[in-house]
Amino acid sequence: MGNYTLTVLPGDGIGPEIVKQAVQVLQIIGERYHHTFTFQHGLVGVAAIEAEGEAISEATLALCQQSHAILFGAVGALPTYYGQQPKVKPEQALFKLRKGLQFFANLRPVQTYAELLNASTIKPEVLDGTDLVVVRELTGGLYYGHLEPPVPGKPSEIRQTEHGLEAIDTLLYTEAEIERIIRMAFEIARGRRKKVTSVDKANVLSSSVLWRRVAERVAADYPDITFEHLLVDACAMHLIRRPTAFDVIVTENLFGDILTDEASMLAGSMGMLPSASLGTRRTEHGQFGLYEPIHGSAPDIAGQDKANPIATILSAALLLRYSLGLEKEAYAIETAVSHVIKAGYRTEDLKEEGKTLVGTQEMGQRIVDALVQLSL
Ligand SMILES: NC(=O)C1=CN([C@@H]2O[C@H](COP(=O)(O)OP(=O)(O)OC[C@H]3O[C@@H](n4cnc5c(N)ncnc54)[C@H](O)[C@@H]3O)[C@@H](O)[C@H]2O)C=CC1
Ligand SMILES: CC(C)CC(=O)C(=O)O
Ligand SMILES: [Mg+2]
Repeated sequence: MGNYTLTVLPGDGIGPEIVKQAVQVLQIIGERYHHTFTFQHGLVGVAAIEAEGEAISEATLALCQQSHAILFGAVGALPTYYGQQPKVKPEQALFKLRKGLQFFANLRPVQTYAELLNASTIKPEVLDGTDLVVVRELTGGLYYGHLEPPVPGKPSEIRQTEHGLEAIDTLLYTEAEIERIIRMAFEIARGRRKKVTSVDKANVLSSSVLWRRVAERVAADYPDITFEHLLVDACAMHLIRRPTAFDVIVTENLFGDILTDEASMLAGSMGMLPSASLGTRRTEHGQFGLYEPIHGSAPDIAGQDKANPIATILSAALLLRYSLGLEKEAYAIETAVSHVIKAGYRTEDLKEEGKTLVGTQEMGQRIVDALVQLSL
């Protein structure tokens, strides 16, 4: 019954293939639930660099600003591109979107499906019942190098010295940046199983010492929530050893990036994990947000109809839930995905004997068909 404008940024590699399937799913949702979705497409990544000279243009950013939410595929070039220290990296599109639109919180839910327990490389009895969310800080830390004058040089660069080349990256977090993400994690935990694990490297990094101090202070405001600290290296191990022990994990940008690629193996594949990036801005329908799978442009399988579109389709479900306030519709997509998995359809990343191997397009179509048959 509503009218919604969505900005669609397919990007590079498998991006266009998986986003096409998610848009198709949204169109069916529109038809079934009588909503009008207006999709406005923009260029990001390599395609934008080639056409417009930058990874995302001001015009595309403006398009995003004017919409209710953004659906993003992936950006990234072939590996050979990066060794050349290119002037413009396709990934800058993400940094501009995340920082420019102040999406400081990246929510990455990780759930196992009973039918996929055997598809993982980890023992089914370890995985069974996993249901956690990583709350990753998204606009600070190493990805946004920072130096105050008079420190010479740039915050992130490779430079020539008299002893040869050297490289620098800088990691800065303010107390306010840490506090808002920790607070968000506690609020999320209140609606879940009431446990927060804060992950840092406080035995080494000053930024982590501050992180831990702020986390302690915020935790005191939430006596109803069980709270613990873990060092990131130990957390990487515990995630595989006892994933069901986690509820909400909150951590800084780089740690969250790495831990969630690891956590994707709990669900069986990178192609299964969606994400929502949120800030404080609201639209008339909900929180303004950016929705994307956690994986990248997967150049190794691009254009071959092999990519799993489920992470992007589940990201579209998060978009409906958080940005448009359409819970019933979000749940319908999640249910349709479950049905298709139960029915035994698998893309190559989850290939298993006795299951039906399908391509990207057929997986998308099966989910659309399941949606049409749902009586919700
Ligand atoms: N949000 C984004 O746009 C991200 C972009 N990247 C960029 O993507 C490019 C490739 O990076 P990689 O390290 O190869 O990471 P990747 O996430 O693109 O791929 C890692 C592995 O997972 C597989 N994979 C990823 N998504 C899949 C899917 N939906 N279905 C089936 N298999 C899937 C790939 O085939 C590959 O073997 C790089 O340029 C990187 O910077 C990486 C991560 C996030
Ligand atoms: C491509 C990177 C900038 C980011 C990344 O790997 C991610 O957000 O998961
Ligand atoms: Mg990543």
